[in-house]
Amino acid sequence: MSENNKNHRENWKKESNFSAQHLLISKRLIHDMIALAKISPTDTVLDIGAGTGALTYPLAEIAAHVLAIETDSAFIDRLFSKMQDRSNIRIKQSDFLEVSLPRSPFTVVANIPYSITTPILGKLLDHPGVPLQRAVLLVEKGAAKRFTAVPIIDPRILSWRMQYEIRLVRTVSPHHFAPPPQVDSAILLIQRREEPFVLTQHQPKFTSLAAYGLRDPRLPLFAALSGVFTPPQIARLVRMLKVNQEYPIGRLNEEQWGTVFHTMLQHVPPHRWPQWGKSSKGKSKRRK
Ligand SMILES: C[S@@+](CC[C@H](N)C(=O)[O-])C[C@H]1O[C@@H](n2cnc3c(N)ncnc32)[C@H](O)[C@@H]1O
Repeated sequence: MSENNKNHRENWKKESNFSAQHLLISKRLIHDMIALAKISPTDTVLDIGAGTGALTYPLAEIAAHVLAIETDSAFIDRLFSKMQDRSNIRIKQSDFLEVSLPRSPFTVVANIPYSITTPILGKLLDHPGVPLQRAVLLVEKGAAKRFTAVPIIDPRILSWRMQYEIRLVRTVSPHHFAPPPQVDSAILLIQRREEPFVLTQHQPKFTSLAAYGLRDPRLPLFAALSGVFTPPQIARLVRMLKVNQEYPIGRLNEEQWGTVFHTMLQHVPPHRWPQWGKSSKGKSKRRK
């Protein structure tokens, strides 16, 4: 056991009362998740909610470093006892939402606690400066459908999908876990786009535009964007998007949103851009 791990073990003796500890018992599923993650021997991998290490130990056989994060003291003890001389595993007893993420590129492979799925994704995906390369996650099937839905009507999920491709790989039935959960699960694959639709440094501006534009996803484009673009600009924009002015803004895909955003950056003066915090209420500065 490394000194670092010993210290963590001693420093974190608080008990947790997290429920929903549905442990993975399917070797096939573990194998498939790790294969999807395309881990190379130089990679750092995070296992969020490591439990008793169903993913942690197989990951450590391939990756350079594995950081296993777990809140439950009993599981922490079992993780340490199974660790033996594996020096490339670091076990951390902590709430994942409180840990500092690696500053260099990393991958996540995890059967996460479903009760905090959106906060976990938010921590990984809200700030594209976080160097997440790929994540293979077991999530509740309903959540997987929400993150991959078409059309995209949730501005936060749209912002994630401008940077990351998010795919529901397949449904996973409850019998892959002990105890079995009451819901179906799904493998969610999150892959950083080689060419994101929005550059990292522009992401906050895009998030404001998305929140403003999607304040009512049923609005036709001309109405949804009338506070940002002039009527002639909207006429040109819809030609570029290959839709008409009546097209509901909530039906635009990621690429079309990229076009809307870059048109705004190029042709609309900054004081007309929707501003974070005002956008969702439709309070962005409007043209007179
Ligand atoms: C669905 S179980 C998965 C366990 C293990 N990875 C497996 O597949 O067998 C989720 C795990 O997350 C842990 N957990 C719950 N909330 C957590 C949090 N905020 N941060 C880190 N781990 C958490 C639970 O104690 C539980 O062990």
